[in-house]
Amino acid sequence: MDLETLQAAKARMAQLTKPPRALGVLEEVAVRLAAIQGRVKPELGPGAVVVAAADHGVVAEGVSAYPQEVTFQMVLNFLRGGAAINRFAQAADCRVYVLDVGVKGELPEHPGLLRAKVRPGTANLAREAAMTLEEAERALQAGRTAARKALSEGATLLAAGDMGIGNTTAAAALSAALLDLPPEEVVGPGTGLDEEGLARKRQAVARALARLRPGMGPLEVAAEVGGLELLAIAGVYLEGAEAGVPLVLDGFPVSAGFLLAYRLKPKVLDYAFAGHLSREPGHRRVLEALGLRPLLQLDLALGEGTGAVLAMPLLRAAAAILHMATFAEAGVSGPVS
Ligand SMILES: Cc1cc2ncn([C@H]3O[C@H](COP(=O)(O)O)[C@@H](O)[C@H]3O)c2cc1C
Ligand SMILES: O=C(O)c1cccnc1
Repeated sequence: MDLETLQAAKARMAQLTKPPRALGVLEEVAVRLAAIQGRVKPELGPGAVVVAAADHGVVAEGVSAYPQEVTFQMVLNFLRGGAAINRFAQAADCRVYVLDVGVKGELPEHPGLLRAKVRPGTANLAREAAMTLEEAERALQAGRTAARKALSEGATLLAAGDMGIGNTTAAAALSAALLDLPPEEVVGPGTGLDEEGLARKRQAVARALARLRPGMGPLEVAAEVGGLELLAIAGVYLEGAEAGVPLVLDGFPVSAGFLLAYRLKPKVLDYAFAGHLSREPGHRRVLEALGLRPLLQLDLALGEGTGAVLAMPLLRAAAAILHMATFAEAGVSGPVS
């Protein structure tokens, strides 16, 4: 973040051939992109999304509308290009990296698969620690390594995606713990739970929260509640911020992972843009706590990075605003008085 460039970009914005603030929120996005890149005329090329995948022991509590094996099956679907994230990424000049940090089952060798399985799924967070602190650190490192690869292969903006049946329960526990909120405020239907399922999910989160002790650090909290992919997501964003690229957030699990990154290193927030607002109720709480305004609100509730990738063309358009002509350059008259 370069504050001098921020001021210079704001000054240029005031000279561009449009009434003041006519491009609304995109104007703020544009000047922030300028500050991140340290140039008054920012430019964004290809994007990357690291879709981190892992399983969750908490599915034993009946907290998802889908069976655990969908995680494994969806990873295969990502590798074959058949998932929503693949189609959206193609439309948005974005490359998809699939990262296995904890999927149950042996995934086949595939050039598109980054293999970094820490363990085959977490323990059941409602009953015991989801993982050890050392496993949490390894999952976070795996996210960092994946981000480094994406950046070395040309990514100019970076998003994370999530795949893991049961992960809206882990995301709820993590965000409730980090924001000091009761389970009711962050637990939602996820893939489509009914009322009874929601009660079980709230109970599972409450039991995890009851094990937390005052004074635990963010990484210890994350090891307690999981999940492995949420830690990897935190790693993706930490690495991206260190590389100085704009970061795009997705829905609830990804934003919970980002919240962890923020607690570990508040500077990541300077680089962050909220791609969208998910239908999952906890997502709003996380974005509000971070002070991020979502660019899109499309009633998505999928994850995988879909909402982040959909916002990438919007970020490129925002960067392009600062390449517009000024009133002086274009010979256009300014306001009457
Ligand atoms: C076919 C399918 C594709 C998905 N892609 C992402 N998710 C999303 O749904 C899951 C979280 O919801 P819950 O906590 O209710 O299990 C995660 O895997 C998330 O990535 C999917 C879910 C399904 C069923
Ligand atoms: O907000 C999300 O990204 C989300 C919502 C439901 C299920 N999976 C992800």
